[in-house]
Amino acid sequence: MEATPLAIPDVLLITPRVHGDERGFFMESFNRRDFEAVAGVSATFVQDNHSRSARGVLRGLHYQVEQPQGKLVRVVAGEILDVAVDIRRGSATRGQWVSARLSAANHRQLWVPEGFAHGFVVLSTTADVLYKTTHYYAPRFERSIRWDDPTLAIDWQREAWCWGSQPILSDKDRLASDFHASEIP
Ligand SMILES: Cc1cn([C@H]2C[C@H](O)[C@@H](COP(=O)(O)OP(=O)(O)O[C@H]3O[C@@H](C)C(=O)[C@@H](O)[C@H]3O)O2)c(=O)[nH]c1=O
Repeated sequence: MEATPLAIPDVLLITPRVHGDERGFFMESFNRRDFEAVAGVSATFVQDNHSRSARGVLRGLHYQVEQPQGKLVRVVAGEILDVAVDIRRGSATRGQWVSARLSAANHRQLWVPEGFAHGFVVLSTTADVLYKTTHYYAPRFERSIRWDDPTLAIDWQREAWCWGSQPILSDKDRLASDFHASEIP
């Protein structure tokens, strides 16, 4: 595997080694020893999540104020634009974001550390997104920042998924707070 730091260097783009042959392919989607040695991340994952969404569905931006979740995100069907926003108090890159296209075809993964808000939009007809988390889901601690916060000004690459329409959001995400009004850990 390779681990490439993005513009916020604690966020890593992980490229696993894919062994292709006439049967298809094989890859280690997670190897704790390599993740520590190559990515330099010592994380204990406690929960695996799987969501399926249609094109134009946007989930996020989510974080937990207590029990923050580091997330290792990958896609097993379709393609997403995955986004991580630095919300760490005192961080030099607080309020900045990075993104990466993750797909079943490119096998890439995004490591989103604790202290980041996370979200994604679906670029393909549907996408199945799998992610491991370092803390359990705790709805009482969960918070949302609005996806289109003008301060964050995230480029959601709308040309790839929307024909002038708005993203498909949950009620919770439709009511999400501005970044500046958010309760940052
Ligand atoms: C996130 C989550 C949700 N749920 C339940 C709550 C609810 O009834 C249903 C759907 O939940 P949500 O609408 O919050 O799902 P979703 O909008 O997909 O939330 C996820 O978004 C991405 C971007 C993340 O980063 C995740 O951490 C998580 O916040 O699933 C769990 O049981 N466990 C979980 O870990």
